[in-house]
Amino acid sequence: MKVKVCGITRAEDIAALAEIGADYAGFIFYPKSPRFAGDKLSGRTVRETGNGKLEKVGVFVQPDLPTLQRTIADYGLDMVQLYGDFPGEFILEVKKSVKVMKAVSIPESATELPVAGTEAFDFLLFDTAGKGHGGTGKQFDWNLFEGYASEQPYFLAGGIGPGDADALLRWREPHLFAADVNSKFESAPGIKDMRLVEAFIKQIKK
Ligand SMILES: O=C(O)c1ccccc1NCC(=O)[C@H](O)[C@H](O)COP(=O)(O)O
Repeated sequence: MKVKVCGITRAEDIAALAEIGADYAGFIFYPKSPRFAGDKLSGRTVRETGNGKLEKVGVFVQPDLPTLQRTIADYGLDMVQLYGDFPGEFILEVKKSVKVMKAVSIPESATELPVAGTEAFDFLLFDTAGKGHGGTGKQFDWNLFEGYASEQPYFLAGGIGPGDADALLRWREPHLFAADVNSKFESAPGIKDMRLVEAFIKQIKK
């Protein structure tokens, strides 16, 4: 299983993630997030850090196409994670340069996973719904994956913590592609505790 560590705001954390075997580093380009990377990391720093060992994912909330394309080029992104609603032409245009992942926000009251109409995306990312879109630190009901009704691989996000590695290793649904971790591995928003991240990656990949 792959591991994505989201909400990176420091160059040293990008370098550390590459060394400890993370697969994806996530950078939040949503100015209202306490993990907003746009004013903390330059495009050049993100492009040139990580030894080519990491895929870099930009996280956006309802971006416009020119801003998205400019950020992809400036930061050398490999994939974008999109929150919001997007017409088919928008997705096709973005897919010309990077992989596109749709964030699907799951409210507490959900009785099923809303996967209809998401076929154009390369990946889905299931995350817990909340006021700030992501980084809630809360898990949604994982039982909703029983009878998963899509062929698309997915990232699982939302409140995954250091103690959840065993549950993920026991996960039986075959489309689970990656675990996405964030706030449960921080000492403060945007500041990752790399000892916790390293221990988690070792467990997941043992
Ligand atoms: O983390 C944020 O602040 C954030 C804000 C707006 C949109 C997305 C955001 N995070 C995206 C992620 O991929 C997180 O890893 C995911 O939401 C899980 O976070 P957590 O529940 O803290 O593990």
